[in-house]
This record gives sequence, C-alpha cells and structure tokens, in this order.
Amino acid sequence: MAVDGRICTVVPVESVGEAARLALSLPTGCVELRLDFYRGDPREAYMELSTILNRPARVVATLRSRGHGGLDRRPRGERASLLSRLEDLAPKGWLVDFEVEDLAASGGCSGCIASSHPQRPPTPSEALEASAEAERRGASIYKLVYPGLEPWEQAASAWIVAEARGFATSFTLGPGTLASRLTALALGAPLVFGSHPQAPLEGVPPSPEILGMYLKMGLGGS
Ligand SMILES: O=C1C[C@@](O)(C(=O)O)C[C@@H](O)[C@@H]1O
Repeated sequence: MAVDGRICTVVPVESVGEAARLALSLPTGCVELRLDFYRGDPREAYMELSTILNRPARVVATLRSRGHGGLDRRPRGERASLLSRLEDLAPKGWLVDFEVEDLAASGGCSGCIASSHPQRPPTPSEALEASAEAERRGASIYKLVYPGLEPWEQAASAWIVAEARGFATSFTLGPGTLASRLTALALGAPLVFGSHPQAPLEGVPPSPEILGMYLKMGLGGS
C-alpha cells in the first residue's frame, strides 16, 4: 500500500456534514472517523458517512473511550456491542477500531484493529502476547500507543513494529511522537495517525507533515 494509505488522517465527527467535508478534502489515503465526538447515535452518522464517502479510501471507525483518551462514556459491554454492530454495517475495506478490552468483551471481530493505550510500555513479551491475542480474536492490526518520554520507550515501540512484521503498529506520544510515527512507517507499520490540518488535535502531528517527512527519508516508493 502506498505510504499515504498508511497515514490515517483523524476526522472528529461532530456533525456528519463537516466530517464529510474534512474527509473529502483528505490529505492522505486513509481517514479515521472519530465517532466518539458525535453526540447522536454513532450508527446513524456511520451509515450516512458510508453513503457519502464512496470513493475508495481506507476508512477506520473509532469510538474511543474516556479511559483511552477519547470522549465515549458508554459502559464497556455497550460499547463492545455497538462496535460489533458497526462492523456488520461496515462497507468493504472499512475497519472498526476496538480497544483490546472491548474486543475481549465482544468475543472477537472480523478483521478489526485491536488498540491498546496503556500509560506505561508493556514488556516485549507482554506486547508480543497481546499482539498474538489480538490476532486470535480476529484482528487484522494490533495497535499499541503510549506516552513515551524516554528514548528507550520509543525504541521499545519500534521493536514491536519490527517484530510483528506488518501486523502491529506502535508509536509513542509526547515530544518524540513525530519521529516515533516515522520510525513505525519505516519499519512497515500498517498504519499511523496524523491530524487533519483543518481540525488540529493536540499532540497529533498533521498528516501532511508526517507524509512530507517520510518522503524526505527517500522511502516514498515503498
Ligand atoms: O489511537 C489513536 C492514536 C491517536 O491518539 C494519535 O495520537 O495519533 C489518534 C487517535 O484518533 C487514534 O485513535
């Protein structure tokens, strides 16, 4: 996949019209619809957006919970079944992002993203075990993101990307976040995230900046 399909631009869904406008002016070939920003029924917003965004872009739908840096307040069981419902509604090629705890509560998925957002890095063996568990539960991508103030924490997130050979993505948040995202891409991560220039998100570098820097590395043909 071209590098721009591996850089997923985050679009907060506050209204369907504005989210569609942002997604259609997408700077990269992947969009993440953050449905936890939506106050109404996320299934309705998702269905509407699936009819509008019919050009072939990679789409990730996320309902990020408060415990994982998002806005969704539903109890785990409720969110897990809503995510399974979104998977049933997903057009071909669209991915639903489950937090690993929601994935365990729902009993599995078919080709989803399994996301983990711990406060501290897991040990290498814990990270590998979590990635294998996500695969057993049906995920096609395992994602591990944590605050990484120390260089070793950034190196540890690169290790899991390299070790998992295309199945895992991982990067750190904080001062080294841009370099960490570029490292993940260089090591073959299936996706990283960047913000939309017209909808900035604190701590998330703009996706055109990630793309521009990646191309500067001379790896653009990969
Ligand atoms: O999990 C992530 C990563 C993220 O928090 C970031 O920092 O890029 C952005 C979120 O929208 C996405 O769901």
